[in-house]
Amino acid sequence: MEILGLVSIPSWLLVIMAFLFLLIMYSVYKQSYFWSLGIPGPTPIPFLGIIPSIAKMGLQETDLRLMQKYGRHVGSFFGNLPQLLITDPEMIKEILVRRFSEFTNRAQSFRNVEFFDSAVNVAPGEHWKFLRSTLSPTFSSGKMRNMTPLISRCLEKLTRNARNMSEGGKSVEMKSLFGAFTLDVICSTGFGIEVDSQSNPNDPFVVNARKAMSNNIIGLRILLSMLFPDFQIFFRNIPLMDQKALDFFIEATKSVMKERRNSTSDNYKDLIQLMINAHKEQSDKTTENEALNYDSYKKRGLTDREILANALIFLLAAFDTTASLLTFVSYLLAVNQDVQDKLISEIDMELGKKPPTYDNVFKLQYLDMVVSETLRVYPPATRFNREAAVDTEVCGVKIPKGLDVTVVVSAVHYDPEFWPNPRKFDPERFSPENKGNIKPFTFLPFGAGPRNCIGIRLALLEAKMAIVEMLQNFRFMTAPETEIPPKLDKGALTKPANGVYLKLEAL
Ligand code: HEM
Repeated sequence: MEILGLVSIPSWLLVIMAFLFLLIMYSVYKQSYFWSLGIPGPTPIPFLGIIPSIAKMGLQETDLRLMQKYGRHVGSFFGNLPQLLITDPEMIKEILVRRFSEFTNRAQSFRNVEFFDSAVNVAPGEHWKFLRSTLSPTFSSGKMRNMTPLISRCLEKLTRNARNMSEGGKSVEMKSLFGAFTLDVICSTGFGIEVDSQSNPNDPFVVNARKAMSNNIIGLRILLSMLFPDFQIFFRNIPLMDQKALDFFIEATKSVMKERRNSTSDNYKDLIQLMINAHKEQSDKTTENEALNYDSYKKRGLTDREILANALIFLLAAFDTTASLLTFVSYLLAVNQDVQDKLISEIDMELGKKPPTYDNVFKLQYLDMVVSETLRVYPPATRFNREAAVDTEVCGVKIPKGLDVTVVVSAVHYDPEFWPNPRKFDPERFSPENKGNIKPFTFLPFGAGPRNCIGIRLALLEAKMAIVEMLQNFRFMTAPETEIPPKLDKGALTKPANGVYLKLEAL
């Protein structure tokens, strides 16, 4: 084609230019979303939104700067995907608790219809209600107490590995040490499978768990979802994780389920057994297509697919989060020796060399203060979200149906109005005298409301048992390689980018 008889442009180039123009117009249109609602926020970069900033300084720092600049509710774009970021405790309370019926679901943007739709963290509405009420008793204090022997066995491997790794005064990378421990714990408490991830890194269970948690495929899926939020339907079938790893776990879980169903023993205390037991009587009579309302759900047990999906989600949700918590506890104790002294004294006084158990670790007050303050300074999950089910208004902010409302945990935990001198690690904030002054909905490591973390008890139990066991045997010390403060990974999970290297001084 010729323009004014001067330049000749090939038609294929014109088609590409027209296509690019349409893409840009699509992005500009998508990114005008908050402007029309009068919600403040940064001027988005077409197609990318805040991604360049995340790539440069990480998600946590980006969120902190946004909240500092624009206030406690900010309209931001993850690519073309609008997200309302909030840190206002009043708004958080409204959304997570008071108006829960309007915000029951998680944002559906990255939802995979295939397999994970049966997982409690993904399922919407009535299906979520059924799964949550069926699975919650699995995490009761009685069930956790019964799981303690399984965790104790993993503790033996933890101390043995710690001894081997620190032999000859070598520094130990704490994330791998604790990562192996939390993987052992969830394999054993979740699937009833005993592994020693540190000593046998080639165990197929360990190899596939690590593969499942690597996020290459998640990356592609997220990329497409954030660029073209209106066209989710076309890429819903891109798997959320490595298909081979997924198949491995499906087969492994199926064989555990088969073995358990044929067994007459009632000695199994792990999550998979508890799920098999849930409404055992009715589950066999239930079809996957049963009418989707809570009353009909209530009448049945968990289907095989639901057991599979949830076993897998427990593995994914439990492993890295708890390992990060333990890594940061060890780091903070190493750089705050006075706090470590006080904690060791408490353990000496209350337990001596008695092994940690469900009944004794939850009685250690100072341990609880140290764990809480670590979760404030380094919350493993920096963000979580809810989706608006209807057009609504919360604390004067208009929220259209379908909007992803994201609670920015790290920014709430670093707000100087709620936490004076927020970067200082100070367990005294959680002392019995000071605890009462903490403003509600400003401490959110496990979320809040009916859809908070289902695994809190298990996470705190295994973390507290591991800290006690370690401090009965070692003292955490900084090493020449210790990065102070540790550089953080740029993603949504707070973990050290370069690991945390410490010396373990045998006691
Ligand atoms: C230190 C460790 C952990 C942290 C910091 C953590 C944090 C969180 C957070 C922030 C949420 C979102 C809550 C909300 O939306 O209000 C969540 C949800 C969830 N967590 Fe955890 N978690 C941890 C350990 C675990 C463990 C050990 C399990 C299970 C074995 C688990 C299973 C889940 C599940 C299934 C959900 C989704 C609940 C639902 O949608 O109903 N988490 N977690």
